[in-house]
Amino acid sequence: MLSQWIDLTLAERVPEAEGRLPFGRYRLLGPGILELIPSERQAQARACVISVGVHGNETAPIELLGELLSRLEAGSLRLGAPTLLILGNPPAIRAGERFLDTNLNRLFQRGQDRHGDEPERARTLMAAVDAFYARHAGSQRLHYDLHTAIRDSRFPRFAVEPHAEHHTGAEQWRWLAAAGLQAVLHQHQHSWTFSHYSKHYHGAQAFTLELGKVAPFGHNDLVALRPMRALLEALVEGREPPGQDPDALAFFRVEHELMRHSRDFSLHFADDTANFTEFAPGSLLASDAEAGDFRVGDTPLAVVFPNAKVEIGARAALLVRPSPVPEASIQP
Ligand SMILES: O=C(O)CCC(=O)N[C@@H](CCC(=O)O)C(=O)O
Ligand SMILES: [Zn+2]
Repeated sequence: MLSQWIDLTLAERVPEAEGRLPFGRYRLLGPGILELIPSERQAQARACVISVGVHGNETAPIELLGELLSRLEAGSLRLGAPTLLILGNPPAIRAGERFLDTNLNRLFQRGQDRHGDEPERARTLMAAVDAFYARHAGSQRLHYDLHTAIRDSRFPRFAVEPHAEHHTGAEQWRWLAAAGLQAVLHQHQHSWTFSHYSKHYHGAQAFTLELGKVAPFGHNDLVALRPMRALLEALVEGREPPGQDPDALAFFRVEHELMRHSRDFSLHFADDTANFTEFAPGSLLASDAEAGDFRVGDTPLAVVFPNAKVEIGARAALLVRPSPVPEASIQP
């Protein structure tokens, strides 16, 4: 059943609640929430959360997870780490939409009491993550939330490092470089995304990973994601993933979050502007009936995730600057 879990969930059919695997077993914890339990846990194993489909139109990570599940079921992968697998927003995936009512990836905050399907789903997923990490107290925690971006990008595969009090382990940069990521974007403030939730509340090594551009099922380049698959495979097997010099990564830091404050909001550059496109000092980037104009200051800024059509009160773009390789990842 494991390899059919995604299809059955999306078809709104209830998969078997429990079953055996060649090297362990699985347990269904709710719609789109599955735990893998190894029969023999490896010494290096982390408690891993892998989530996909938090945005319903971002299909490459769902297909990537499907490949991983088939290999686990066939026994070509030896399950060695406790792993929680999450299909974030099944109704949105069925509809092929980013979200149905509101952006699920802004709702992962304890005490969030909004009404509606997506706020309810966020509460369910937060509770599932809390319970999983509690069951594996004492283990190192990890959460990779896999996405794809709406636009082209100067760096097609990049990590967003949520802001939190906890430091990112130097090994993460080496693993992400070997997994084919090209850039890392450090968040300067709390953002209430799913990866931020695991880092902020649980001290997990957690990232949002952007793995190319949004495309419908069947139109993704999974070959470009083979190195990423190798990283996920090492994690679920509980072995040390391959590493590479973090110099291969370009590091950026968010300088400013451009918010949409009013109905009358516009961005002054083309809709298809690629992520990490740089704008010179003085460039007019946005106009908002409430907040006024936003211009680049004395130093150039690059734009990431621009979207003038977000809900009022939501983030319309991140404005970023190159930053040095983090100290902790420099090898003596
Ligand atoms: O391409 C876009 O505009 C959005 C892609 C996407 O869904 N990105 C995530 C990033 C989450 C983070 O900031 O960690 C999102 O917007 O939720
Ligand atoms: Zn996304």
